[in-house]
Amino acid sequence: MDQNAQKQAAAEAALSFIEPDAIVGVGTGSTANYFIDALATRKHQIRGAVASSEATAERLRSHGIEVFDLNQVDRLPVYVDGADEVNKHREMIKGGGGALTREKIVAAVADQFICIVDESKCVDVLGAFPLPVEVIPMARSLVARKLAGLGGQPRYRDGFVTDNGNLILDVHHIDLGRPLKMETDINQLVGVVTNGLFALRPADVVLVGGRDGVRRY
Ligand SMILES: O=C(CO)[C@H](O)[C@H](O)COP(=O)(O)O
Repeated sequence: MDQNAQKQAAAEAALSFIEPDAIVGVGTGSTANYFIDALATRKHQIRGAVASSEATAERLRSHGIEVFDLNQVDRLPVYVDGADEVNKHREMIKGGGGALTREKIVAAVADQFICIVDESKCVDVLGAFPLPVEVIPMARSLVARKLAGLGGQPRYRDGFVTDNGNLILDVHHIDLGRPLKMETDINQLVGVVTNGLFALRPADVVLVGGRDGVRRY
């Protein structure tokens, strides 16, 4: 199986977590897109979805799946999303697509976070992938200096604006040996909306598409 087939296999495996009549939390990115396409085959068995980005909302609607505002929803049994990196503790780096804040919000509501990835996303230590940090525009330079103070090399994602109207700094070479502490430390910087570390709220299940099929941990 090539990488796309691995993503698709992991995405399709996530269907087994979807309860009848549920509202489903849906992530963002190419793996999440495979999940949306798979979910569309079950659209008459679910009530609808909550989207973690405008792009995801649009794709869901194009399949005829109703998209709910998160504030209308009191229970979200499952959130399904990809990741840029995931370790054996099911901690992740997310936000390669820039949707990290809404992803973190939807994940916080969900009872279960199902992470769907291809084999290339599985790492021993997080941090080879630059860590995305969503920043209020006027705080860009301030936050960049503070991130350098934490040992990282922030790079402005030029020309990219998040769905929330903010900017992204991609932080290279930052030590993520203690992901929980770094997630907390970065989130405490004034001007940061959130960062792409998911250690405070790791995935509950990781489905990995590999050459020999899908494994779960
Ligand atoms: O966090 C994300 C978007 O903000 C994605 O889940 C992450 O970037 C993985 O994307 P893909 O499935 O395309 O590899």
